[in-house]
Amino acid sequence: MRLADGQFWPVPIVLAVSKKFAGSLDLGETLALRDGEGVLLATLLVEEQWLPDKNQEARLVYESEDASHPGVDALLRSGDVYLSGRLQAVELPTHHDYRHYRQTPAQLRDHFNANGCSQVLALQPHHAIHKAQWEAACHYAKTHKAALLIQCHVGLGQPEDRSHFSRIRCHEYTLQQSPEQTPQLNLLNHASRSSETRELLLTALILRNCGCTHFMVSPEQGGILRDYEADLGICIITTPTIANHAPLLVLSDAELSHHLHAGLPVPDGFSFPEVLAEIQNAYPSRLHQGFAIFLTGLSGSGKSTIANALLVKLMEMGGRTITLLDGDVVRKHLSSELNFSKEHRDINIRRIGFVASEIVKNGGIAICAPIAPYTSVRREVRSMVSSKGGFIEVHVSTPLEECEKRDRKGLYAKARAGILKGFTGIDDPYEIPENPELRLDTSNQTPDQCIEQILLTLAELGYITH
Ligand SMILES: Nc1ncnc2c1ncn2[C@@H]1O[C@H](COP(=O)(O)OS(=O)(=O)O)[C@@H](OP(=O)(O)O)[C@H]1O
Ligand SMILES: Nc1ncnc2c1ncn2[C@@H]1O[C@H](COP(=O)(O)OP(=O)(O)O)[C@@H](O)[C@H]1O
Repeated sequence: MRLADGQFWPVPIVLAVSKKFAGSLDLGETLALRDGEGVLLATLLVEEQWLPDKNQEARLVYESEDASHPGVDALLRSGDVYLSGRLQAVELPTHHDYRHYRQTPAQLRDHFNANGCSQVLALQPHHAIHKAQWEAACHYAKTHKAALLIQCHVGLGQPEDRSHFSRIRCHEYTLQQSPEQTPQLNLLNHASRSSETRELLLTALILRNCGCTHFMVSPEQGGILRDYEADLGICIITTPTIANHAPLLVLSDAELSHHLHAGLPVPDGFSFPEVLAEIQNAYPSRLHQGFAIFLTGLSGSGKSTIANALLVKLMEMGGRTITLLDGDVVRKHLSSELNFSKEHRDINIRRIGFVASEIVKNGGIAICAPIAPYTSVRREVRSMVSSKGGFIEVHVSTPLEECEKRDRKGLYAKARAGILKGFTGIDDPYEIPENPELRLDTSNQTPDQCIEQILLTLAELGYITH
């Protein structure tokens, strides 16, 4: 792609909005772009509306004079609409972390100019930098009298997207290995918008804008970038592949950590010890990760009994903090305004999922024991928690007849008598979990036997030793 003036430009920078919002907007209107706290960062004069097509290309649908295009309505119904136009910056986003590493491109250019650096070699690592790559960069910088810049892409600064902290610490350790080079470390907030190739091309342009003259990439990336070297205006250098390091060089930090936790050998001299320790710390083995036990089943199936007995057992084992999110207790303290409609049950389960994911994120154990009758919201909770640690779904599959026979709270009798409406299993659905980690029918086993099976499952998955 090229801009109207012929300049090479690989990725359209657009603002995605809902079709409803786009429909309420006239071209020529100005939008305020604010951060999460409402601070005005920039304004956007909306000059065009775009719809992305399946090939991730943006397709111009209409401009002001062509707003009555016959296909527009149908296309607008198909999903997000992209807006583009003149952007007026008001102020830079506020960051509380690593402020000294957050230089703008102009500040970096000034820095390199002031220090008489006519050549600047950039690295833009997705993961920690290990010895081979670092030595290659330092060697190049030394022989060509070039300055070094490590540009670190970080996410959009959402609370849950803070994975960069450990990466930055790794880079800091790496930098300490070559004090004579005084390399520059810089953070760039950047949201991936497009395919890897286009992102790589955009990265090269950003680096050029930061004053870099050379960009060191892997041989595969070099293959892509070389075709565009003239357009990019930056020289592409590839990291030499060192034979005995090659298989490990392609491991992500998380993969490398699993490799180390599994006791697999890392070749001597592959990395710096502090970097390896940091990676292991950032990606703990399952034995040190948090997890949630999510018990789901009919009223009276045995969820609370199992949850309470499991809580005590895990307390005896020690090691992690444990929180019990029992259905009844959550309803009392967290969801007291909710009823038992599908909508409210889903809200209730989402709240439990959110609290559980926070506990798991911080390395704790959350034991959840709601009925959770609907598959889709259980799936949501699974994905919410799994991104932070373990999620073990236990279907307490005690048959309805048994639960009804127990009827500890007299609710089944009330439901059968029509006094209590919308009771799960009687006149409200329970969707049976399709792939739980464990199913427990409590009609013919004791709570202790159930706990034993849960502990065995946890041990098999690697979350505890049992
Ligand atoms: N209509 C209806 N349906 C099901 N259950 C009902 C209903 N009304 C009240 N109760 C009591 O509420 C407890 C279930 O609450 P949950 O928060 O676990 O339900 S849900 O997951 O939001 O569906 C459930 O507790 P448990 O018996 O411990 O499961 C019941 O005691
Ligand atoms: N193996 C078992 N696990 C759990 N509860 C059992 C088991 N066997 C019998 N029960 C009895 O079943 C009832 C389950 O009630 P409860 O734990 O409150 O269920 P829920 O929380 O699913 O409504 C209790 O009276 C409990 O003593």
